[in-house]
Formats: sequence, structure tokens, C-alpha cells
Amino acid sequence: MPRNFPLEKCRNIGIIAHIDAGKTTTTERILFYTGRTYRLGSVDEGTTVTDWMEQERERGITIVSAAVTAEWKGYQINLIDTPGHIDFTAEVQRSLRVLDGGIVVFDAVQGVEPQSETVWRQADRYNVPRICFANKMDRVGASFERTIESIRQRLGANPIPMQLPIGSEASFRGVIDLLTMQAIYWEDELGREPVYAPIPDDMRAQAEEWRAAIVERIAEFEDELIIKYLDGEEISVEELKSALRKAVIANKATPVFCGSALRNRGIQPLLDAVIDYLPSPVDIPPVKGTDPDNPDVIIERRPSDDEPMCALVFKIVADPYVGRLAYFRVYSGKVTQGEMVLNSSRRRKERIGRIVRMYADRREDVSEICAGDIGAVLGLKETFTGDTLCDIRHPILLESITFPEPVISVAVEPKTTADQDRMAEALRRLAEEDPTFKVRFDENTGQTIISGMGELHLDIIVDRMMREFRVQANVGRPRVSYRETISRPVPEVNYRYVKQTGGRGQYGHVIISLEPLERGNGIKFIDKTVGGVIPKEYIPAIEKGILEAAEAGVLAGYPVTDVQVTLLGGSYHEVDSSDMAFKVAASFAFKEGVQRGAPVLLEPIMKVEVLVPEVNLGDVLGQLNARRAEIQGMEPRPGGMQAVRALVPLAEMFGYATELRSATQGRGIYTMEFDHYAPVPESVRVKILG
Ligand SMILES: Nc1nc2c(ncn2[C@@H]2O[C@H](COP(=O)(O)OP(=O)(O)OP(=O)(O)O)[C@@H](O)[C@H]2O)c(=O)[nH]1
Repeated sequence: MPRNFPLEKCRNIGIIAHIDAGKTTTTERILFYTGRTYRLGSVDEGTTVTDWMEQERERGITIVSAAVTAEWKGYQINLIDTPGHIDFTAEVQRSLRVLDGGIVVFDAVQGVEPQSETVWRQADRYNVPRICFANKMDRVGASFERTIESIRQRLGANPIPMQLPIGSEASFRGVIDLLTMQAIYWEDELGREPVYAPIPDDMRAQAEEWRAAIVERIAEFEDELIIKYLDGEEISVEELKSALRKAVIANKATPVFCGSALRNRGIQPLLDAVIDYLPSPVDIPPVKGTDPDNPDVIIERRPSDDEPMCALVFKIVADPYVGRLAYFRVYSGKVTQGEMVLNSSRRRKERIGRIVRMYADRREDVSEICAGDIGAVLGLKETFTGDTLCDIRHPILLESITFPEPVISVAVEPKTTADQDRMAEALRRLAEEDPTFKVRFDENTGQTIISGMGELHLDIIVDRMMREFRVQANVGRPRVSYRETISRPVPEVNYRYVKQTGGRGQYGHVIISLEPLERGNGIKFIDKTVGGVIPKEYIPAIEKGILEAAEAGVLAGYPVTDVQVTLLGGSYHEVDSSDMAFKVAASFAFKEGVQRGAPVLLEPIMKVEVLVPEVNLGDVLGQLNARRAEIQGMEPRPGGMQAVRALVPLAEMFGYATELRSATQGRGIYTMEFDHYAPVPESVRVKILG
């Protein structure tokens, strides 16, 4: 089957923005103008296409990134929705991993806000080329120039204004395209057909001045153009676009556009810009992976249909209509319906079931998804977020998506026994969709503990549990999710599990070593046994025993993390050995190892940024110090404000919002993001462990 669109005409993009900048409205307008939505929804009425989950509508927050396919001027655009709330940075990260370019939406009244800074830095980390959209130009106090200035100053980016707004606030009518020097107006209510016209006389001088400035800056990206420029020769629009496209893809520049999504102004030129400046899958470097059997062998795959297939699963969704959907991006080759593939992350073969492509208003069955494209598959039971799917004959393991560890927990208790079963099922399903949400059972208290990235994150999960799965439950107070780890290596733990109770016995014997790992590595298991001292079939049970034992540590039952476990040897019995026996042996060996490895308690440390009026700086610093903060830096911000960056233990952040508000008469604001786990100081440890 031939591809519908050549690879160069595909764009995988995400709309990146912090909460309330207008991401949902912009996405919705894009879907409308690309012709797939039948009516314009409105966030405020709660009818948008991408926000299909009930409480998303109620809260007006986009939580789940859905991938939607649209078409614009002969190009295919896959829109990957990204959430804006800081609690969901894992969602942002997983989308950033599979998209090739982004539209960053700013509120033109607010400019760059602390949370836009966070998502911008994440996009930097993944090298995602970006264009910017200054939205809400119709609002009182909107300023295109100020927004650009804040992009330059606060983000340290190289913004290039591509337009000038015509009219401002309520009279915002259109834009001037500075490359083609045309005015673009939107006259009808829905802004369906932009009208191109000459630049108004009173703006000509300003437009010429702005154009001259950007032409020089764009020409600087290319030697040939700068020579032309210095010789006073005319540089064509095509030449400028091509030079700017290269600079955007190399992350050297960010073109900035403006408009009002709500008033349907400025969206079509933004779509043109997606095509003109954001990369296609062929413009980005080939994907890299490793040989699943040998992490030292690097394998590269080009984005071509003729290469062996490899794809990354970036999202699992329990779709209320069709069932468990796994969204994937194909990096090379084709994913074909009915084919057996290898899930190299889990060393398991799976058959590709129905493949669907999502449009705004429908889903369509397709027989294959080609390199560079995004689709969703039904029926993969053992595949999870971050897994690699590949050709069985050409195994490759792509780097998995790393998720931060959940930092906050609450206890949930079902109200009735009927709720008990429903709750277990609901939590299992929700945890499957969301890798930053964890469920565990605390044997000591008999409580079910759920953990996530922040209070809002857990609120939403509890809300879904009650609403979608109709579970009645009591919810406890949020608590910090501590971790346990070892602080010194344990070269050998020798554990033999033998039970002889008449008939068939139990025999499992393992020798393992434990080593502390850097923070953020979780539990790593390596099998170094040779010559079949333990038959291969028992190895997965050993790994499972270790992972299960790691769920509750030896100090206070918190999960154990950042430990490398190496299986060095052991022995087996022809008759008495079983998966069960090896699992038990491994689990006891691990617990003994942790005991001997000088275990320590770890606590989540948050990266906090506080924006505070100069006059209150002293008080706020005092409060932070009392909360065990490590101040990292301070910078002046416009409007007599100071930005304070600090690392603060999460345990100390409860109640901070109220304290900050009262110290600053409500003017101070802060954002908080998980940074790392660190050992708890002795004095605090005594308090926690008693
Ligand atoms: N005046 C004005 N309001 C806008 C514009 N675009 C969006 N809004 C409003 O701003 C609010 C937030 O818009 P959303 O589209 O929900 O923003 P979002 O970034 O998707 O926010 P979350 O989904 O909550 O992350 C809504 O009340 C919109 O109606 C605009 O161009 N002008």
C-alpha cells in the first residue's frame, strides 16, 4: 500500500503551553480549520474534541495527551496533545519524546510565566524545534512586543517576530505578514477565510522597519544570504524561509506569530508556519537504540519504510468505546495489522491487532502505519508505555521513556466490600494508563496507598475512580512518599530456600550482589550466571521476586530504589525447583542484602521557584530557610519582583501556599517540580522512623 503522504509532508507536533494560555482552544481551532471537526467547540462550554474526559471538561484541564491526525494544504499533521499543569510533567515529557516540533502558546497579556519556563526547558532537553504563538491578542493589556521580549529575556531564546498585529485588544483585527508584506484580516465570525490585503498606510513605516530587522537576522544564519544582504541585493521570501527553517530545526531561532484563538484569528498562518518551519521526520537525526542482548551495541534506524520496523509505545489509554489502546510512533519500517512483532522491552512476542488512526471526529481502521507516523493499536495486552516494538528478525531496544518517581501518597479505603473489588480493578486500570501513578498495599496498616506527582494529580485520579468506576472511598491526607536505598555495596548474599514437607519439596538457591546506583535509576537486575547453574526458565521468577521484595523496604516499608542487583550464581534441584521457590529465594536474598547494605531513607526534593515582591524578599527567604530550603539563586523580574530559585524537601512544602500568600498580601506565587531524591538528615529521620 503506498503512503498517503510522502515523509517530507508529515509533521508530528505538539502544542506546548502552561495552563490557561489557550492550548485547548488553539488545538480545537486547528482541528476546525483542517476540516475535521464539524462545529467549533468551546472550552468554556465544555465541548472540545480533545478533552473527552468528563472531569477534564469540568476542570478545563487537558490531562491526557491524545494524538489526532489532521491535514493542511497537502500535509499530514499529527497533533500530540500535551498537558500544561506542572503535576503532569511526565505527560509532557512522553509527548516531547515522540514529537518532532512544537507550537508554544503564550498568553500575550502575561508573557512568559514560571510554568511556561518549565515546559520550555523540557523542550530544550529533548531538542524540540519550536515556533511560538502569542495568543489572546484581543485581551486588555495584550502586547506582542512585550511577549517577544519576555521570550528573549526569560527563556534566553532567539525569538524572531514574523508578524505585526493590526489593532489591539478589542480592536485586534488581523496581522501583517512581515515576509510577504501583506495584511491578513479575518472578517467573518468563524474566521474561516482569511482576507489578504495591502498593509494599512499608517503601519507601513513600522512594518518596513521590523522587516528590515528580521531579514538581517535571518540572513545571518547563512553565509550566502549575508553576503547578498551586505551587497544590498534583494533576498527572496523563499530564500528567507529556507534559511529560517534550517535555523529553527537546528534550534537556533524561534519564529513568533500572534493571534486570538478564541476570536478565530491567526490560526491559518500558524498552520502555514508549522509546514514552513517545523521539521518532518526526515529532518531529524535517525533514531538510536541498542541490541536487546548487548547494551553496548548501538543500532541506528533511518525513517524509511524499507528499514526493519521499530516503534515506541508512548501512551496506553483505556478507551471507553474500543478498549485498551496503545499509541505508538513508528521510527522505521511499517507496523502492519495481523503481524507478529517483538516487544523487545519485555522480550515477548505480540500480534498487532486492529490499527486505528484518530481524527478529531472519528477513528478510522487502517491496515498499516508507516515510518514517521503515529497510530494506535488495539489488543496488545502485555505492552506498556515506553516499550519498543520491533521486527522479530531485527531486534532493537529504543531508550525507554523515563518517568519521575511519584512523590506524594494518600491512603484510600473502600467504603463497602463491594467497593473493595471495584477499587482494586479501577486502580489497576488507572495505573496502567499512567506510569507516574503507583498503587501499593501496606501490609502493616492494611491500607491501599496510591502515589503520584502532586496533590492535583492524585485528586484527579481519585475523582476518576469515583466517577468512572463508581467506587466509594475514604481518602486520607496526602503524605510524602519516602524511599529506601542502600549506602554501601554488598558483594555477596547467598540464600538457599529449601522446604521438605513430604511429597515434592521446594528448592531455590541464589547468590546475588547489591550495589548502590545513582539517584533515579530504580532497581536494575542483571543475570551474570553461566553454564546453566540456574536454568534460564527460572531467571524471570528471580527478577520478579526481587522487584516484589523492593516494593517494601526494611526501614519503614517504603519502596527500595536505586539498587543494582546482579545474579552471580546459585543451584537448582531437578525435581523440587520451581518458579515459586526461586522467587521466594530471590526475595529473601534481596531483603537480607538491603539489611546488610546500610539502608538509608530518601526524601523527594523539589525545585521551587517563588516570585515575590522586592519588599517581601527578606520574609520569604526567612520562611524558606525555616523549611530546610537550599537557595540556588535570585534574579530581578519586571514589576519590582524577585524570582527565588530553591531546592526544598517536599515534606516541608505542605501549607506553603498559605504562608506565602500572607507574607506577600497575595502577590507572591510559586511553582514546584520534583527534582531528585536525597537522604533524609538524621534529625528528621528520627522523627519519621520514631
Ligand atoms: N480573550 C481570549 N481568551 C482566550 C483565548 N484563547 C483562549 N482563551 C480563554 O482562555 C481560557 C483557557 O483556554 P484553554 O484553551 O482552556 O487553555 P489551555 O492552555 O488549554 O488550558 P488547560 O487545558 O487548562 O491546560 C479559556 O477560558 C478560553 O476561553 C483568546 O485568544 N482570547
